[in-house]
Amino acid sequence: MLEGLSQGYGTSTIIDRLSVILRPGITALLGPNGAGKTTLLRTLATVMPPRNGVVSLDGTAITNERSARQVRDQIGYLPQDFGFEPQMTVRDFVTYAAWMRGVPSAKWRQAVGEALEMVDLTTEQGLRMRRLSGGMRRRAGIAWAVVGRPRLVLLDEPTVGLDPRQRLQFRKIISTLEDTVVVLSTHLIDDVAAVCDRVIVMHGGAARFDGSVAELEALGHEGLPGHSALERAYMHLLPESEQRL
Ligand SMILES: Nc1ncnc2c1ncn2[C@@H]1O[C@H](COP(=O)(O)OP(=O)(O)OP(=O)(O)O)[C@@H](O)[C@H]1O
Repeated sequence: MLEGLSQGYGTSTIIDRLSVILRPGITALLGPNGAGKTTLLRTLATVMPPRNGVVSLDGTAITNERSARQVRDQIGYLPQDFGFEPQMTVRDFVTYAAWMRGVPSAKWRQAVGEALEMVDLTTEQGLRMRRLSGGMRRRAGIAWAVVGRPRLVLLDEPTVGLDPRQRLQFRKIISTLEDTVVVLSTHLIDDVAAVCDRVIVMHGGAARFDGSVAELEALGHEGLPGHSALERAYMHLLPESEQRL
């Protein structure tokens, strides 16, 4: 839950008093480059302490490093450019995440096996990370984020660089997480339409829209640029000066 969250860098304010209650299901963050999607995900992931306002998870307000440490086990965060040790095998990479998330060692085997199966990398688990294609690497990243079944899964542009089949695979994986609070940022409106229960459109530090895909779609009207109702609705939410191509 976010209550009056403000966030920024130096003297610039990127998020201005944002309040959102996140629920189980898949929420997409949409918005132009620089809207603050990554900044919001990093704040939710407890990588950046809020400048103002409250971030809480299951009733625990994250006010300092101590409370952040208490909730981190329940958060799976996949940054857009996630790092890994190239020599690590896929299995070791995901096991490392299980260890970091506080999964007891006796449960690693099962938790890692489940995560690898979910992303269809069971056969490739012995391969070194450096040998994976971009799509396989991203699936390994998703396994990293979901291993141990954290309550909150945060994915920053998880479908960037995936080919159409891999994007369909991603949608299949993500739709199995309906009991988890999943927040993902994306520029791909097709992905939003296919898998997201809720959309938050960010612009100018605020949520310009927060609702279902159908509600967003209803905002699109003829006369705006776009090849689908969702694209037109997205354009409708931008300031007038940005609505023309
Ligand atoms: N470490 C940083 N220091 C200073 N400014 C930053 C930093 N990281 C991001 N910013 C600025 O904050 C603003 C929001 O960036 P952010 O990456 O959160 O946007 P975004 O919505 O994720 O963009 P994109 O769609 O391009 O990924 C941008 O103006 C960016 O230049």
